[in-house]
Amino acid sequence: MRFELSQKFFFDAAHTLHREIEAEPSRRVHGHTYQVEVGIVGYRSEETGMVLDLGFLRRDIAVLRDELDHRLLDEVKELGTPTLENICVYISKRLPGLHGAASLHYVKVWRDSVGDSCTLRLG
Ligand SMILES: Nc1nc2c(c(=O)[nH]1)N=C([C@H](O)[C@H](O)COP(=O)(O)OP(=O)(O)OP(=O)(O)O)CN2
Ligand SMILES: [Zn+2]
Repeated sequence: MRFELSQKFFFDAAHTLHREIEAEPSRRVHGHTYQVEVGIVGYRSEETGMVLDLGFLRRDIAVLRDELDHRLLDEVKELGTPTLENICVYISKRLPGLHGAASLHYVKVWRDSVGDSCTLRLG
């Protein structure tokens, strides 16, 4: 049996974005609350009854969250242009070595205030 588990978190951050439309407000430094959900898949250990103790995932998330929360995303190394797409990629690269039989399945980033979202599916 293959299981899917998920964990949500959020971070608050500022950014600028150069766009062809709605250009002026996006170009100025402004902030968003970014909601994130990461999904993992894997097989349950008979010994523990778990695919992965979610405490390990939350520990890894806490490290990467600190790299994004209350930051100017334009300045975060290796993120690139601070779009939803690039934030998904960044988060996926920060959660590479999940423990045991689990692997990263998807990263979803969304902003309730704007009503948009982006999902990166892996594997
Ligand atoms: N493919 C993508 N398209 C767009 C992205 C993106 O990440 N990927 N991002 C944006 C804007 O950031 C988004 O629309 C929000 O617009 P913004 O000017 O940043 O803020 P708003 O004033 O619209 O939202 P508030 O949070 O209400 O201030 C566009 N396209
Ligand atoms: Zn924005």
